[in-house]
This record gives sequence, structure tokens and C-alpha cells, in this order.
Amino acid sequence: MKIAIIGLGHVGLVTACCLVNWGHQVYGFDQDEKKVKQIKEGVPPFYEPALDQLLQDTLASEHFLVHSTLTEAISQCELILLAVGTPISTEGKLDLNQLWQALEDLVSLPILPPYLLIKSTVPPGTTTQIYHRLQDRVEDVICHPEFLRQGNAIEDFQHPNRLIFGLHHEDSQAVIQQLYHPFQKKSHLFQYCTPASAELIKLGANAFLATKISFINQMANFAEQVGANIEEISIGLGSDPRIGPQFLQAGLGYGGPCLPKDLTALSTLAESPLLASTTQINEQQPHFLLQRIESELGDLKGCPIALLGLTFKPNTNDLQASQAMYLAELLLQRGAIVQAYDPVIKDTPCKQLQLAQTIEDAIKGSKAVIIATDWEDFQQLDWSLLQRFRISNLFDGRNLFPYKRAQKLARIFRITYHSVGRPTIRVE
Ligand SMILES: NC(=O)c1ccc[n+]([C@@H]2O[C@H](COP(=O)([O-])OP(=O)(O)OC[C@H]3O[C@@H](n4cnc5c(N)ncnc54)[C@H](O)[C@@H]3O)[C@@H](O)[C@H]2O)c1
Ligand SMILES: O=c1ccn([C@@H]2O[C@H](COP(=O)(O)OP(=O)(O)O[C@H]3O[C@H](CO)[C@@H](O)[C@H](O)[C@H]3O)[C@@H](O)[C@H]2O)c(=O)[nH]1
Repeated sequence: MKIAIIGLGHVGLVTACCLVNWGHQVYGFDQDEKKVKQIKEGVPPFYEPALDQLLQDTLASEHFLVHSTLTEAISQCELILLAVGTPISTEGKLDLNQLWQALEDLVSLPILPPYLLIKSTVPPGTTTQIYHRLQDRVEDVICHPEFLRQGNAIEDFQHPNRLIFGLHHEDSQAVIQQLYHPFQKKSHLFQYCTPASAELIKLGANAFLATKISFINQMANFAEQVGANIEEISIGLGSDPRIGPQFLQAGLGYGGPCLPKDLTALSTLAESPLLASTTQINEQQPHFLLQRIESELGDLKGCPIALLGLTFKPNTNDLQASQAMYLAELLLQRGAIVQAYDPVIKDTPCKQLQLAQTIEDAIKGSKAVIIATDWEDFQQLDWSLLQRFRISNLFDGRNLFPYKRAQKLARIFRITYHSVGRPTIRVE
């Protein structure tokens, strides 16, 4: 099929490369000329594992053409995928300005492809509003939300656990089957529903995941008070198939460009006290670790601290709504001198934050070490380094070390190990 993609951000670019891999011809367009130039040169404008090679292969195949005008991109296409950003506004609503701008640009064109699929996350009613705007010019406008995770985006796109389509006409299923031809024999993956349901499935999924995390974090805080261990509790809870083991990792809380934004949008729209609590618990979570650090180290003024990890999760260079960055800011507000190390971050908007080139440089001269993002590199942390640099407290804000392993390492290297919702391991 000939497909146009408007918006070549995380979703649009990964989608473009994967669709070419399935044999489609893709025409991409983004209003950001710098981004277009970079993509044409084979350089992804953001970090996503394996995307650089995939992009280069995709461009070499000549089945992905990146255009700097919308007209060029959509001429001769059978469908358009819209993947522009929908950030959160100051009123806690999804800001649809990019979407309305893209729509107006489309409306001004003499001919439109018959199908428009909305991949951007939008509030209920948006897809139908667009359909009414374009009704006499297209066959259907379909809400087709995206569920890929940053850091795992290619794998998620290629192996979806469900494909949701909010349609206005049942006939539209035929074009969807063509688009997703590799899954033709996996009919269980396809869910057809109303556009409003599809829009709410997307917001509901992220709100539910965020709530699951806040739930386990609240359990972790309580477990700490009663001497229980959240690692054991998560295993016990997750073994019930009705609960499931995923998203039960206690820590500093969730961040990133999606979970906080979509949760806030749904919470505002539905006026939901449950979702408002989810946000509140998440905002509090870094404060619990901060309190622990203060009770262990005392006044943090002038206290050198190593912070490992800045991104909102591993395998991304995204700092949006990062709980690690939030904790760094809290420490700086207390007067601590924060030396941070992150495998992919070489610069941050926070000028007071000192960035080290290596884990060793961050640790050297520090009084304590905090793990704030669960990068795999930190699992390989050499605890003898801590001992060598006379660090006696390790605060694991992501429960990166399984408890039994932490007990062993703490004993060998004589380190006090603090984590979230698990008893502190002290070595006499
Ligand atoms: N990032 C994710 O992991 C993820 C996953 C699932 C869903 N989503 C949702 O998908 C949508 C896109 O997310 P993203 O992370 O790719 O956003 P992004 O901000 O990285 O990319 C959006 C792109 O759209 C371009 N753009 C904006 N207005 C345009 C216009 N009028 N014409 C052409 N290009 C335009 C921007 O320049 C930008 O490159 C959002 O609604 C988001 O909530 C994101
Ligand atoms: O048990 C867990 C799992 C995750 N997190 C945190 O939750 C945040 C989000 O993680 P994740 O969902 O893996 O990352 P995203 O890339 O933000 O993906 C979410 O947001 C995307 C954008 O909407 C959706 O497409 C995905 O399905 C949805 O998982 C991160 O800060 C994680 O550290 C935890 O604290 N505990």
C-alpha cells in the first residue's frame, strides 16, 4: 500500500520504518525541517535502540521517502496516518493544536486519500469531529491508538498484543486488513469498535498502568512501616492471573511523555478522584526517598551525592516528567551537590546539575549513591567501587538489586543498602 505519515516523531518514525519492512511504500512528512533533514540523513532525532540501523536500511530500500511538503507526501496515497503530538495543556487537557493545524493543512489540499487513521492520543469525540469536517471528502476517519513503549518501540510495533480501530463504517475493515497484512491470520488481535471507545481504550490503558504503579508504590510505603518486603508482595500479587505480574515494580514512580499526560487528561475529563489520587501518590514518591536520605545523612547542604540515571526509564534519552530529574531538583533545593551519570544523557536543562562522564567519576568524592533509573548498566554496578570511595549508603530508588543479592553484596562490601518497600540492610 502507499501510505502517508504526518508527524515523524517517536510514533511516526518507528511506524514508517516498520511499515516499509512489511512491504508498504511510505511517504513521510513533518513540519520540523531540521527533523526532516536529520531523518533523510539516516539519523533518528531521538534515541531508540536499533532504530538508527533500521532507519538506514529503510531509506536504502527507497520505499520510505521523506518530504518537506504535505502535497508531495500525500499524492497517490491510499491512506494517511496522523501521528502529531498531543501534549498536555496547563488546564490538564490534551492540547490538540498540532492536530487541528495538520487537519487544516489537509483540508486545503484539492484531493485527499480515502482513509485517515488517527494514531495520536486524543480525547473521546475527536475522531468523529474530524470525520464530520472531512465527511464528503474521505471514506472514513479511524481512531487507531498506538501502544508502543519507548525503548521497546520496534519490538512493540512488530508484535502488538492488540490492534484497536474505532470506525465509522464497517467497510473500513478491508483497508485495515491490507495495512496489517502480516497479522491476517491472527484475527484475535483486531478489535473494531466505535471511535469514542477506541479513544478511551488508549487513555484508559495508560491511566490503568499508572494506577497500578501508584498502587504498588503505596503498598511499598506501607510495607516499609510494617517490616514487610514489597518484592515478595509483588510476586504474590502478580501470581494471580487476574492481577498479573507486570507494572508491579515499586520505585520512584512513573514518568515520561505518556503516562502522566494521558492520566491527567482522563482524570480531568472524567473528574475522577481515583485518578487524581494516582497522580498525587506519584508526585509524593520521590519525597519518601528524599526523607530517607535526609534521615540517614542529615542536612544535605553542601553534601556531595552521586545520582545514577536521569531518564524517565532505561533505553531512552527522554527526560520528560522524569522522576529521576525531579529527585535531582529536590536534592539541589536542599543544597546538595549532585553529580549525575546517565548512559545517554550528556546535557540537561538543569544547570546546577553536574554531569559525570562515567559512573566512577560520579561516585568519586560522594557521600552516598542513589539509583534513580533502572538502566541495565547499573545492575552491573561494581560495589567494590563504593567501598574504595568510602561510600557507606546506597539508595536504590528502583529496587534494581534483588533483595537476596543486595544482602550478599552489602555484607561483602560493608554498605548500608536502602530501597523502596524493603527493609534496609545494615551491616554492623
Ligand atoms: N512517544 C510514545 O511512546 C507514544 C506511544 C503511543 C502513543 N503516543 C502518542 O502518539 C502521538 C505522537 O507522539 P510522539 O511521541 O511521536 O510525538 P512527537 O512530539 O515526538 O512527534 C510529533 C511530530 O509531529 C510533528 N508535527 C506537529 N504538527 C505537525 C503538522 N501540522 N504537520 C506535520 N508534522 C507535524 C512534530 O514536528 C513532531 O515531529 C501523541 O499523541 C502521543 O501521545 C506516543
Ligand atoms: O512496574 C513498573 C513499570 C513502569 N514503571 C515506570 O513507568 C513509566 C512508564 O513506563 P512504560 O510504560 O514502560 O513506558 P512508556 O514508554 O511511557 O509507555 C507507556 O506510554 C506509551 C505512550 O502512550 C504507551 O504506548 C505504552 O503502552 C505505555 O506503556 C516509567 O517511568 C517506568 O519507570 C514503574 O515505576 N513500575
